[in-house]
Amino acid sequence: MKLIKLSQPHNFMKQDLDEMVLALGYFDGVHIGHQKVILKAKEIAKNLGIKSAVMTFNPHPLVVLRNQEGIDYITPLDEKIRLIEELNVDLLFVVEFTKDFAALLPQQFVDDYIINLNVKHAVAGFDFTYGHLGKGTMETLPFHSREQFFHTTVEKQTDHDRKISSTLIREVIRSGDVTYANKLLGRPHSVTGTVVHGDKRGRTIGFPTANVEVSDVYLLPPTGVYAVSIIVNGQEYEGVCNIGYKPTFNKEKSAKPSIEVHIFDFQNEIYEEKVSVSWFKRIRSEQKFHNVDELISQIANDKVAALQYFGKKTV
Ligand SMILES: Cc1cc2nc3c(=O)[nH]c(=O)nc-3n(C[C@H](O)[C@H](O)[C@H](O)COP(=O)(O)O)c2cc1C
Ligand SMILES: Nc1ncnc2c1ncn2[C@@H]1O[C@H](COP(=O)(O)OP(=O)(O)O)[C@@H](O)[C@H]1O
Repeated sequence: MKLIKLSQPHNFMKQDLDEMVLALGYFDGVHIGHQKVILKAKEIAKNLGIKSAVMTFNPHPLVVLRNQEGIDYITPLDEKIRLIEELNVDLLFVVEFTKDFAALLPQQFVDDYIINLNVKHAVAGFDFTYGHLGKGTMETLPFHSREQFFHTTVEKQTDHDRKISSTLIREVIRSGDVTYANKLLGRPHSVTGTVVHGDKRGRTIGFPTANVEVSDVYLLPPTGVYAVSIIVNGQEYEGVCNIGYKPTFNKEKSAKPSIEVHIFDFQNEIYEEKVSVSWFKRIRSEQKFHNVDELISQIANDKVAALQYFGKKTV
């Protein structure tokens, strides 16, 4: 996949690029609704015998237009790029979302970011908007197209009558129902980070834990214990994870929760390794225990619960 970063103004002209079918969207989460849009573009491209492309925007419009700092991404940009690449599209445009870009009139957006990129067919979801104040919609697209390209609108995808959207999935992850979030994403929700040193207490209580430090932009499930998998050095292991503040030991809440994974059937030293943690099922809330022995026996129960979730015999 070829990656092209665009910022306003860009100077691509039609003749600089091959003809293509373009899927447009913000695509945070690359969920099953997004996948449908991207796969539709691929299908049309295949039928026409031309390139398939995706256009996405970064950062989130709210960061730029409402100066929101704390926007949490289901998939930060590098993760989004990786997932789109896995869908085997030929080309990905990442458009820098700036105030200048947001100020483009709908016709200017269509001229510069669709027609001038040699797009022959545009695909987007039913509620895609473009141009200043999102005034351009899938209804106005034929008028702005100057008959230079066709378009396909992907209808609303729902689950239990609710629109499958990044907003819904954020809500579901925040509620802790990672199992349902995974269904809507079409894959497990994951975070990628680095194994850092902790208090070295884990090994003394019989449950060493890899402390995974992730970038602040990730949307994390709420504090608590989860059945997880973790990819270390390209290999996937199952485990049980606590996200939280370890109130049994810590009087003060740290600035951000720690993510600690006890990996099953694993003994290696993995400090500084890059790992990805996937959330499968919430087991319980984090608790403050009266003593370490109570914590240890609860962690043993958590381990059984996670093993049972993964379908392993526990006796
Ligand atoms: C499955 C699991 C569940 C945990 N649950 C709690 C909990 O409810 N309350 C708590 O204070 N700490 C909990 N912990 C965190 C432990 O206190 C922590 O792993 C231990 O202190 C080791 O920390 P260290 O890796 O920094 O050495 C849990 C850890 C694991 C692996
Ligand atoms: N089964 C395991 N699960 C997680 N980490 C393990 C495991 N076995 C060994 N380790 C290693 O031990 C470290 C965790 O030990 P721990 O005493 O909890 O130390 P720390 O407080 O630094 O996390 C991990 O970062 C990893 O390098």
